[in-house]
Amino acid sequence: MGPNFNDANSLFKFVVQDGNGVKGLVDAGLSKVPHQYIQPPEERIEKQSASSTGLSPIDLSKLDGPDHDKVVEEIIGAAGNLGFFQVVNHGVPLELLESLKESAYSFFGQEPEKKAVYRKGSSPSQNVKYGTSFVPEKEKALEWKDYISMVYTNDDDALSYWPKECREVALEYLRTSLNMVKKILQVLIANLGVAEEDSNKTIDSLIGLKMVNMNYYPKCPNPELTVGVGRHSDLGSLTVLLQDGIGGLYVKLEEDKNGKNQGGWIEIPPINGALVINIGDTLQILSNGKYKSAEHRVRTTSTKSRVSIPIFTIPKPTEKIGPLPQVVERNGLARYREVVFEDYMKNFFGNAHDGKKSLNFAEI
Ligand SMILES: O=C(O)CCC(=O)C(=O)O
Ligand SMILES: [Fe+2]
Repeated sequence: MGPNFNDANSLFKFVVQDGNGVKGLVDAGLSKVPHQYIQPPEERIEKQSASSTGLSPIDLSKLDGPDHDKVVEEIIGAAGNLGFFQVVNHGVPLELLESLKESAYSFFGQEPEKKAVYRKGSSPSQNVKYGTSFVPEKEKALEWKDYISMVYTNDDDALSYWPKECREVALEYLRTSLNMVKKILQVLIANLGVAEEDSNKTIDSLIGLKMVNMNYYPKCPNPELTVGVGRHSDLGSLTVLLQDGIGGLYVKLEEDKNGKNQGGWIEIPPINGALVINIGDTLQILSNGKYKSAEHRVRTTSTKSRVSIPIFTIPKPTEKIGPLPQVVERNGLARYREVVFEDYMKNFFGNAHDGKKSLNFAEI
C-alpha cells in the first residue's frame, strides 16, 4: 500500500507544488514508482552497462612542486578528453566533506513544510531554491531527485538566508573550493594562450556567479525504470562535485571519428576524500571545443539514498561568452558565436535535460 494519486495532477501537486519532493513519496510508503517517473527505454540506465574509469585522481598539491608540468598535462588531457576528472589534496578539508554530507541529510530529513518554505515563489530569498527534478513543467518523465540550490552573492546574505542546517559548511566548502577552481582554471586558460597578465580577469569572468547545490536521491523501488538525473552537460565553467560512497554517476565517452569509442558510458567511482571536477558548456565554448563539456547522468538505487553536493561556477548573466580569439586563430574557424550569458542560461533552465543540446544555442 501507499499513497493513492488518482489523477495526474494530484501527484504533481503533492511532489512539486506542495514541496513534498520525491522523498515525500518514498516516506509515504510507495511500493512502485508512479508512471510520471518512468523513463522511455532509451533513457533507462543499466547498472552493468558501464565500465569504471581506471584513471587515478590528480594530486593537486603537486602543482606547486617538481611535478608541476606533469600535473598540468594531466589536467589538460582530462579536460580535452573525458571532460571529467577527480582530484585529491585539493585543499578542501576532509572533515568538511563529511560535515557537508551530514548537513545534506539534516536538511532533507526535515518535515516537508520546513523545506517547502524555500519553494520558488515563497522562498525568503531569490538566491535560495528548494525543488525537485529539473524542470518538472517541461519534462516528459520526472527525475528522481530533490535539491536545494544556494546562489552566493556575499557572506552576509548566505549566513542570513541559506538554510541553517547547511549554511556554514556550504559557505566554507565554497570558499575553500574556489581556491582550487582558480588554480585549475589558470592551467586551462594558459594552455589556450591567454597571457599571464590577462589571466585573473578571464578567471573572474568565468566564475562571476557561484552556486552550491545539495542533491538528494531517495532510494527508489524501481531503479531500472528511473533516472536520478537525466543526460545533460553542466552550464558553467567548472563544476566541483562531492559525491558519497553510493556511486551511480556516469559520463558519456565521445564517439571518436574512427568509430573506436562507440559512445559508451563510464562510471566515475566514489573515492573517499576526492572531489570530482567537470568541464561545463562555458569552457567548451570559450575553448572553441578543445575542452569537453561532458554529458553525464545519475542512476538511482533501491537500497540506499544518495547525496551529492556540486558547486557550479558560472559567468555573470551580463557577461558575453564566446571562443577566445587566440584559439579561433589557431583553429581557423569559430564553432560558437558570442552569447550574452543570460540568454544562454534562460535557454538552459527553460528546457528539460537533453544531453548536450544546450550547446546548440551557441553553435554556429
Ligand atoms: O549527483 C551527481 O553525482 C551529479 C549531479 C549533477 O550532474 C548535477 O547536479 O548537475
Ligand atoms: Fe551535472
